[in-house]
Parts: sequence; structure tokens; C-alpha cells
Amino acid sequence: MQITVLYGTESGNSELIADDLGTSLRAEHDVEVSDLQDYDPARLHPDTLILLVCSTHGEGELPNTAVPFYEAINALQPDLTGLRYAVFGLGDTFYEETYSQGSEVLDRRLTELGAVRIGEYGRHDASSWDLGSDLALEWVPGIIEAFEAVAQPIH
Ligand SMILES: Cc1cc2nc3c(=O)[nH]c(=O)nc-3n(C[C@H](O)[C@H](O)[C@H](O)COP(=O)(O)O)c2cc1C
Repeated sequence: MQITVLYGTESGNSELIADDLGTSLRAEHDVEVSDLQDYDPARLHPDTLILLVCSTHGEGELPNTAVPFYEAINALQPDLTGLRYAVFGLGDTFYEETYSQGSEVLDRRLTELGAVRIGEYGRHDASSWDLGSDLALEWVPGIIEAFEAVAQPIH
């Protein structure tokens, strides 16, 4: 399976999680890990599962490295029909009302452009004792299963 892990970050937590997901998934899959700011949205393709790992900054806003990608998809308005993606959002419940909303900005836009989010919406709360990578590695098998369930028609 082809998987692209895209991360949006300011202080590196999302990058660390994305790298750990990449390392784990490479045992069985063809995996690319990229910062959202280095990724050309024209490359989004239905054959490739997108795993989005994205934090929250400002007041429920996107982190810096996610902004160019967000602006590019707003400008290009690509038809993302058939694209499947999953989201692992980072945030901090200290921020209460804007908890984990950064990734939700991208999630909404991808859905509006025709892509479909699969599986559980993963979350990491920086105020918890959990390690983000541990939660993400527990979260990802369900995502792979959901992708395969749709990718392989029953005969
Ligand atoms: C200045 C600043 C603003 C933040 N604003 C929010 C917020 O509005 N909502 C939230 O859930 N988390 C917020 N966070 C918490 C970050 O999303 C969290 O620490 C995350 O793990 C950072 O991941 P990153 O290193 O990949 O950017 C904020 C953090 C900072 C430093």
C-alpha cells in the first residue's frame, strides 16, 4: 500500500510522530513522510492513503508549516474525489475551546474538496501524560484496516 504521512508543525511534535509512523509503516508499506510546506497538493492521488498529523497554534489555528498547503488547496481547488485520508490532531486541553482545532481546519477543507476521512479521528493532548507517538501507533492499524476495507472489493 502507498501511504503518505504529511505533518504540520511549529515546534516539532507532529514531525516526530509522523517520523515514528513512517518508521513503523515502512515494514509493510511504501511510505513517504513530508512536511506539508514541502508537499505539492497536485500530488494527492486516490491510490495513496494520506495520514495527516497536524498541531494547533494561535487560537485554534493551523501551525506555520501547514499554511502554504492550506493556501495552495484554497487557490487550486483540486477535485479530491476518491482521496481517502485520516487525521491525527495535536493540541492541548489547556486551550479548552480551541482544543485540537488546527487539524480540523484542514480536515474541513479536504472534505469540502471531495476527499473522505476514514477511521477514527486521532488526538493527542499535550496536557496528558500520553506520548503522542504511542497513541499514533495504536491509532494507525485501524486506519489501515479501514482503507483496505474500501480498497479491496469483496468478490
Ligand atoms: C503559542 C501556542 C498556541 C497554541 N494554541 C493551541 C490551541 O489553540 N489549541 C490547542 O489545542 N493547542 C494549542 N497549542 C498546543 C500545541 O498544539 C501542542 O503543544 C502541540 O503538541 C504542538 O505540536 P507541534 O510541535 O507539532 O506544533 C498551542 C501551543 C502554543 C505554543
